[in-house]
Amino acid sequence: MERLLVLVRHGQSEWNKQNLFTGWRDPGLTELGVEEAVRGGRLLKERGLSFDIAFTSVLTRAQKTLDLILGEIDQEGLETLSDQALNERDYGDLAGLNKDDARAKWGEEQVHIWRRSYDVQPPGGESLRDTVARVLPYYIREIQPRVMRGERVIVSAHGNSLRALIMVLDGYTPETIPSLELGTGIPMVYRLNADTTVASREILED
Ligand SMILES: O=C(O)[C@@H](CO)OP(=O)(O)O
Repeated sequence: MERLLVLVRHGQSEWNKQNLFTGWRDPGLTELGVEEAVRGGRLLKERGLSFDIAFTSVLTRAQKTLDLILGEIDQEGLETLSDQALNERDYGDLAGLNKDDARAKWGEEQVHIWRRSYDVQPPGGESLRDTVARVLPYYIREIQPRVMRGERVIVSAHGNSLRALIMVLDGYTPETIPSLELGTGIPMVYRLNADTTVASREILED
């Protein structure tokens, strides 16, 4: 039985382009972000991949990316479940600040710790550990059972909510997860074993 799970980070957003901490704020895609999503869809189409259900967050950039992908693979209107469990990590008081301004104010190292450490919370926001604590139960409850039943699943979400999920799927540790960076609009194709572990992972790039 095919146990297919495709993960994709949204295309470039207006705030990615402007180098702003985004978190739960809701900017749209840039022109490049639209192109990235379309390219991601084309790569899926070239592999002949199609889906039975889609999951996304409640944020526009992930939903729009999904719509563009579904358009490319001729699956507009596919059943889609949107849940804030898949939202980006909440950046708290940093949301809306420029990342270079933050480095000037708090120092390179502190900002890196806020952005990439496992368990340090940015002021008023979530650590990656907090993000894992909401993404993982949702995955186990809503997504994984469908994959196990043979439904082909695509998830369009965010840099850090997907890092949280991939940490668990691929066995990253608090020490190794800081080095994981996800490209925008690049589909990651997972196939799972019957015991829910990862059988294979392929990153689709031009
Ligand atoms: O601003 C954000 O919400 C995220 C994703 O773009 O940024 P970072 O890569 O710094 O975690």
